[in-house]
Amino acid sequence: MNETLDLLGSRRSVPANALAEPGPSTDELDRMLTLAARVPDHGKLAPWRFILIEGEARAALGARLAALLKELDPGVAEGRVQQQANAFSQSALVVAVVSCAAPHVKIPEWEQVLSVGAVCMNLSVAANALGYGAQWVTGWAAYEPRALEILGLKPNEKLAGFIHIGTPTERLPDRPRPALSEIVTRWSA
Ligand SMILES: Cc1cc2nc3c(=O)[nH]c(=O)nc-3n(C[C@H](O)[C@H](O)[C@H](O)COP(=O)(O)O)c2cc1C
Repeated sequence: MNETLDLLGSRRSVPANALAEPGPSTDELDRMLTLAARVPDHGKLAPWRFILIEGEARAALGARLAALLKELDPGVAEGRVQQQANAFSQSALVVAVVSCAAPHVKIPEWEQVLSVGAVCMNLSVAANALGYGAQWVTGWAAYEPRALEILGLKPNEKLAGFIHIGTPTERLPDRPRPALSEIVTRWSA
């Protein structure tokens, strides 16, 4: 139990460009994804799915999105295009977490969205527990319909985030956390 508390109390995101090889083995990845999918899910709808971006697919997706970026904004700086081309190759593995949340007769869509967020966080914690680092990022592509089409999302789906995973080459110092006094109130009648 203390290991869990230690992990929750010390975990920090590692920047995506500091998540080098080696990435998780196939067994480790299966375990991470199994743990990620073990979240509260009102109505047992499983309103989420994963798209793995690994190996050569990382550079290929980066190149497709870099080309799209240039098409959408012909004046974009070349450095920005190059940064996009490298966005996935800089991490050992990227897991796109897809939200399939949709209107439902009983379960509010908002609750399905919350469940997707829990999946992203579980994935990050599981990656850390297995000795890897992780960062949850979105960026412009997460909100650009044509980028989502390239990624393989259906029109009703949304991207909750790209979870970059790998072996940390650097660790950031902790950052200030909100004081409980600022985020906690006690309800009273
Ligand atoms: C939905 C979501 C999207 C995010 N997108 C980005 C992003 O595009 N770029 C980025 O640098 N950080 C992004 N972040 C923030 C990082 O994941 C993370 O909060 C930050 O690096 C510090 O986190 P830590 O407190 O876990 O170390 C996003 C966070 C969330 C929850």
